[in-house]
Amino acid sequence: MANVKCNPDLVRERAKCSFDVNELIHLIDGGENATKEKRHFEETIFSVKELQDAVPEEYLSHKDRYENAVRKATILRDVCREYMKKYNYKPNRFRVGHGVFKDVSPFLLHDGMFVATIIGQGTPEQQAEWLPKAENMQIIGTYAQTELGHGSFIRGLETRATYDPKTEEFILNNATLSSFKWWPGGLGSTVNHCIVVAQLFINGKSYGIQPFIVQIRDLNTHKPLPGVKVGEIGPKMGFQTANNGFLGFENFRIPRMNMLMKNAQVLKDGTFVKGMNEKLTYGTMVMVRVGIVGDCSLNTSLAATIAVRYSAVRHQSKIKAKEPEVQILDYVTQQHKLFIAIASSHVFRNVYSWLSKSYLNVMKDLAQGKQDHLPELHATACCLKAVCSRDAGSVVEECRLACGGHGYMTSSNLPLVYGFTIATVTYEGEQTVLLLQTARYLVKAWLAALQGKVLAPSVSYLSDWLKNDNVRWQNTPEGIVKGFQHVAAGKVKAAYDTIQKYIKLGKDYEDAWNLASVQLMKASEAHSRSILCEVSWGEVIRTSASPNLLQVLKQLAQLYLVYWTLETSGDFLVYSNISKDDIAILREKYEELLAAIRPNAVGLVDAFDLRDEILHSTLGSYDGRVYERLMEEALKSPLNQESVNASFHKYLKPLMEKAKL
Ligand SMILES: CC/C=C\C/C=C\C/C=C\C/C=C\C/C=C\CCCC(=O)SCCNC(=O)CCNC(=O)[C@H](O)C(C)(C)COP(=O)(O)OP(=O)(O)OC[C@H]1O[C@@H](n2cnc3c(N)ncnc32)[C@H](O)[C@@H]1OP(=O)(O)O
Ligand SMILES: Cc1cc2nc3c(=O)[nH]c(=O)nc-3n(C[C@H](O)[C@H](O)[C@H](O)COP(=O)(O)OP(=O)(O)OC[C@H]3O[C@@H](n4cnc5c(N)ncnc54)[C@H](O)[C@@H]3O)c2cc1C
Repeated sequence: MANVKCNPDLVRERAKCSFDVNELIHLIDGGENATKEKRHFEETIFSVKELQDAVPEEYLSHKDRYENAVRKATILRDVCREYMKKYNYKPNRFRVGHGVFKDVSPFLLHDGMFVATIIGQGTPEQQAEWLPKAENMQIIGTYAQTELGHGSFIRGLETRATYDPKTEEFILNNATLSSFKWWPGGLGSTVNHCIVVAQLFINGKSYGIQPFIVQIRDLNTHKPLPGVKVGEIGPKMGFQTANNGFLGFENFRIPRMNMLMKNAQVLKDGTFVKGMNEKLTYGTMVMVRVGIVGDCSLNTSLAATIAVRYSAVRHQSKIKAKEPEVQILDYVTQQHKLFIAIASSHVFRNVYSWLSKSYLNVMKDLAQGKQDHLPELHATACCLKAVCSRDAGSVVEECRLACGGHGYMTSSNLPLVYGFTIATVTYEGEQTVLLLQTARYLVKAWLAALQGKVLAPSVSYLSDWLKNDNVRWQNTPEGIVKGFQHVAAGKVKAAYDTIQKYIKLGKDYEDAWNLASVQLMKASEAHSRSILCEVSWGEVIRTSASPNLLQVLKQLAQLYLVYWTLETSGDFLVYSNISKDDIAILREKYEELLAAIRPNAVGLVDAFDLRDEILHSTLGSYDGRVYERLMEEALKSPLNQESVNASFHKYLKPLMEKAKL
């Protein structure tokens, strides 16, 4: 990239960077070799001619866009397969996917959840049967759980799988419209198999929801099998190429061994054998929630790169009347909008890495029959997924707004990035619903703390707070982290006390919970923020990096801490010993941090190492040819391929002529 002819502002910005950008790239990737491998892989993908679009996707019809996405998905699959064979390298398909599809792959759910569920929920025999076929795309699948009537409350799903011991089959039925599966990615017209989550019935008795692997289309003709009604759900805010679909069954029979039986089992005679923990059926969701925290980091870095580079190139208005127009990046308000995006991407990455380690540890434990840490993992993944996805959505939107009118152009790519980022707030567990899951755990932990029990590490601050809730405020990163824990503990206590108050007033527990649920949700958010702050600060101070880079990483981590303290200063004034003077000191510190980060802003987004093909943005490309690219892209509009459009003769001219009469 170094030889590309760049906009002079970007050249100046890069020259003043105080740290080695390559060092940060390697740190993010996990080593110099990992960067080399990643770049070689991406170079290979983006030099495949067939993966490049002749016409910008935006101008294609819904149908053509889908077909083009499937075409590219199959080519990408082949290229990746060859690449993996040749180099023994497992690529990050999600990252290049943004470049290839601009939106998302119609195989997203195949890779993200279908294969993962076979691994997580299938017995070794079932894995041996389906995994090789799924991994090499002999069969293509999705994860069909959500229905028209129920997405959050999965115990309420209506799709039925009734066991017939005579034929040793399950009979699938969707008797009501609300029971139709609705949303699964790839279901519309891509997949031939699904994981169907359905209510198991044996001899008229319900045994809760279970996962079934179901073939829905003929492998040769792709026609829906008899008894299957399947289709696409239509256009959405984003995710246009994900091919989300609907599905219903009428007396559709599948063999007994198509119930994934790693946890619970149905024997030939219809005996139901309970698993170690019925919630293990929800395992794929936990894995994907963890993965979404990592996605939030990537999505935020895409928006930050576009908006920061654009803000370095764009000049508008003056700070001093007699001086030239300034780069908009010099406005401190602009820095306030953008630097939190850079900082958040690093925080999400660090927290993702921490959370995925916990996930893998719990999976190891479960394999040995130990489930003690599962509730903590579920609670932590729920609140982090909820808060990171919502933060990422807000940050991306702020980056879009920070690009003014041009941020509204599709060619900036910010609208598309926003579309797939905010989808994460809803899918894989709606944010409020997940925060309330964590609140259940926090209330239990609070009760345990009151009883003097030892708490799990992520909530042990509740016991510390009970022992001493009057800790002196300290304007240091460690002091701020403690402060966040105080806020979280204070909010958990307040929510718990509110529940007790309503119970004393005669409410039953469930109504008391609902009445206190705004406080419970806020307590859960505060708990999440305290984890984000503690983990990310801890990761940064343990990082081994050169002094220059470490200084910048600390500035970003502190910016995150101070930003959120100021954003939630009301909570700090209520639940910690912070004073008004401390808040004034933090405001000053925040301004210092913005100024310190300013010279490194472009270097920091360069270090996300997002190729132009992945950014796919007129505003964010490495060379900063913003206005040239905006014009080049505009000229690709079909309306610019003719000097007079037919609508002139058909409508405009008659209108004007009518006006003359
Ligand atoms: C290392 C890993 C790294 C990487 C991952 C790689 C890749 C992933 C990246 C990208 C992903 C790819 C594709 C993404 C694109 C699109 C995907 C979109 C797919 C979907 O949206 S699928 C549908 C998702 N649906 C949901 O999430 C539904 C949300 N609802 C629920 O989960 C549940 O209904 C509920 C939890 C809200 C409530 O369930 P319930 O009614 O049965 O439970 P209760 O409220 O009564 O609680 C009972 C009890 O159980 C505990 N519990 C609940 N869930 C779990 C769980 N998952 N694990 C453990 N324990 C759980 C709960 O805490 C309660 O305990 P308590 O002790 O009684 O309090
Ligand atoms: C882009 C996209 C892709 C998706 N892909 C898939 C897929 O591949 N497979 C699949 O199975 N599903 C998929 N989904 C579905 C997704 O998982 C659900 O939409 C999601 O879990 C939310 O459920 P819901 O739509 O029923 O929302 P609802 O639960 O109806 O939420 C509506 C409102 O009700 C509130 N609410 C609901 N329950 C409670 C409660 N207990 N307490 C307080 N408030 C509550 C919510 O907070 C929210 O404000 C996808 C969704 C999207 C948007």
